[in-house]
Amino acid sequence: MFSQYSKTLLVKSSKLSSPKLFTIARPLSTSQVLRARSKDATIPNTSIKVFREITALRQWRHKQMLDYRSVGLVPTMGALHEGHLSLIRMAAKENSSVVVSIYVNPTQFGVHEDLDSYPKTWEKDAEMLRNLDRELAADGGNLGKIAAIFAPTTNEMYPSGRPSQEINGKGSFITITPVGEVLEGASRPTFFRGVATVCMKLFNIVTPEKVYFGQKDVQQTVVIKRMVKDFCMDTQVVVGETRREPDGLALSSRNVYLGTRRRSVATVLSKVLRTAETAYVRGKRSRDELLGPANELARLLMMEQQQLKPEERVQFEMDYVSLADPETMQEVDEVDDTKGGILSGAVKMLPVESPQSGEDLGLANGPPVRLIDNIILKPVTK
Ligand SMILES: Nc1ncnc2c1ncn2[C@@H]1O[C@H](COP(=O)(O)OP(=O)(O)OP(=O)(O)O)[C@@H](O)[C@H]1O
Ligand SMILES: CC(C)(CO)[C@@H](O)C(=O)[O-]
Ligand code: BAL
Repeated sequence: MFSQYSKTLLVKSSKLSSPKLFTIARPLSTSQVLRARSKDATIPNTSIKVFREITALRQWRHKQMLDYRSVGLVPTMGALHEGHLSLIRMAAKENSSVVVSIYVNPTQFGVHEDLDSYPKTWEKDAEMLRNLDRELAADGGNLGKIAAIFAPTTNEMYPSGRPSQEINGKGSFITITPVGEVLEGASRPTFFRGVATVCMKLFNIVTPEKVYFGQKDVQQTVVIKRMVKDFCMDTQVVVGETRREPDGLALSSRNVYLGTRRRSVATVLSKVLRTAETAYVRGKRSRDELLGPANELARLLMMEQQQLKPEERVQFEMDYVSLADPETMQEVDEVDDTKGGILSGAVKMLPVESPQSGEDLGLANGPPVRLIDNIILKPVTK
C-alpha cells in the first residue's frame, strides 16, 4: 500500500539513529500524497504518466484544459494488441493528449464468465505503449501523444463498493435498452449494463473531447453512442475499424485462450460473415438471401470438423448470426439501401477433446472461448 507519509520522510526516518527525529514525520494530506504519486509514476523511459487515483488524474486533466490541450480517451481492459494500438494512433492524430484506460471491469462479466482468468499483461502493455510512444514521436503527422494511462483499482471505480454481477444485483447502474438487450446483451445479460456504467464513470473522470472504440465490438459502439446522446454527454464517439490477423481472425485479447488447434478453426465466424457480405455486394437484400448461405457454410464447417478424429477436431457452437439495423441493432428482414446494415455473430469454441501430451491448449488450459465479429454493410447511394 502507498504510505500516508511522504517518501522522503520515510527514507530519512529509516536511516535515523535518533527516534526523536522519527516523530518529526508528519502525515501528508490525501491530496499531497496523490500529487506526490502522480509526479513520480510514469512508464519507465517515457513521459507517459500512470494514474491510479481519480483525484490525481483530475488535477492533470484540469491542467490540460488550462493549457488548451484536447484530450482523447481510449478505454481498454489491457492485454493490448494491434487493435488497441490502432485506436491510440487515431486518438493521437486528433488530440493533444491521449489517455489510455486499462481496467478489467468486473461488473461487465457475468458470474460464470472469465473475470478471474482474463489476461493481465501489464509489463507487456507498458512495453507496447513505450514503443508506440516512440513511433508517434517520430511521425510528424500527429497532433499529440500518449500522455497518460489511467489504471484504477476497483475501490476507486466503485467507491460505494463493487456492485453484484448478478442480473438482479443492486447498485448504481447505467442501462441502455432495448439496444443493450439483444444479441450480445441476450447472451450476456449484465454485459452492457457493466460496460455503460464503467464508461459513464471513465467519461466523467477523464472528460475527454473524444472517445475511441473498436468496430470489433460493434454493439458496444452503438450502446455507447446512444448513452452519449441520451445523457447529453459532451464527447464525440469515434469508431476505429477492426484489425485482423492475416487469415481474417479479428484481433481480440481473448484469442490467447484458443491454443493452436482451435486457433486454426477460429476463422469460421469471419468466413460465415464474409459469405453474407458477398451476397450483399452482389445485390441481395433479403435476410434469407444474406443469412441463408452464411448459415449453410457454418453447418458445412461444423460437419467437416465432426468427421475428424476427436484428437484432431474442434467443436464449436454458433451462438447467433445476425442481420440488424445499424442504429438499433434490431433484426431486419431486408436491408434498407439508405441505412445499410450490420452483419454480426458470436461463436463459442469448445474446449478441445482428447488433448495430446504437450499440446498448446491456450491460456488457462483452453476454456470455452466466445468470439465475436461483424461486418458493416454500407448504405448504397443510387
Ligand atoms: N481487433 C480489433 N480492432 C480494433 N479495435 C479493437 C479490436 N479488438 C478490440 N478492439 C477495441 O479495443 C477496445 C478495448 O477492447 P478490449 O480491451 O476489450 O479488447 P478486446 O480484444 O476486445 O478484448 P476481448 O477479447 O475481451 O473482447 C474496445 O473499444 C474494442 O472494441
Ligand atoms: C469499453 C471497455 C473498456 C469497458 O470496460 C470494454 O468493454 C472493452 O474493452 O471493450
Ligand atoms: N471487448 C469487450 C469486453 C468484454 O468482452 O468483456
